[in-house]
Amino acid sequence: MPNTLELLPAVDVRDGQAVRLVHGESGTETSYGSPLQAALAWQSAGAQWLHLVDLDAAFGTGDNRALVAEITGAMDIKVELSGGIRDDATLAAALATGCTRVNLGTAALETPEWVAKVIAEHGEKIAVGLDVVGTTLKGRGWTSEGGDLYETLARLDSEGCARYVVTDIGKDGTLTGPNLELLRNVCAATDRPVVASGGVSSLDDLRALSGLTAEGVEGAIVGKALYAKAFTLQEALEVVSA
Ligand SMILES: O=C(O)c1ccccc1NCC(=O)[C@H](O)[C@H](O)COP(=O)(O)O
Repeated sequence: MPNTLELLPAVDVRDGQAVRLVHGESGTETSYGSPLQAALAWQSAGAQWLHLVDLDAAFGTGDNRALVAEITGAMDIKVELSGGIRDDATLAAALATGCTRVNLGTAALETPEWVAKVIAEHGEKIAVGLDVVGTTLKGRGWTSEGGDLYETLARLDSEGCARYVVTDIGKDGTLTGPNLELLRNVCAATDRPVVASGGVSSLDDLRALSGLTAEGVEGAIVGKALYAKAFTLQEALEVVSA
């Protein structure tokens, strides 16, 4: 596992626009313009990864698949695709973009047999998003209940899941810092790498997450802090490589 924290700037797409939500709630959007321009800006600033979310597909309010494919195709960097990937057709469309990996959420809770099958077929190309309130998982754009975090983690581990993207929904889009305790607990419960998501607000938060790489935190998704200009991506990259 690398010692340097990977940074994944986020581009969340709703109705063709780059947006940020608060607690992942539909209707709380702040718009930041063209998602392609945002993705290109993170790439130019030195990002090695892009975390690209189709929020309409996640919420079931349509999709931005053509735009997501266009953005992914325009990137020279690694892309993690998330949002609404729940069956063979949506997985095939996501993988056909040339993305590095996909992040499955709801499907891991509602169609576990299908997820076990695609983990076996695609290995490292599949991550599972564990989106929680307390230790209760949420699916369908974070609106439906999906069982216990640690039971699901044990099941996915036994099925060979390669990595997890862990989000404390209460922190997401709030600029209140990541839930370090949750991340430590998840790392203690699995030997798979963990990507931390939600709440990063400062360079000190990134220093704190860097301090968890030995425990298993491989990367951090950063959204609102970059759009709100709490720090630049270059500053963030310097901090994690120090
Ligand atoms: O990733 C999803 O599928 C998703 C579904 C529904 C609502 C939100 C979703 N993702 C949001 C993100 O991945 C955020 O970009 C990320 O947690 C960054 O959060 P923050 O740094 O707090 O803005």
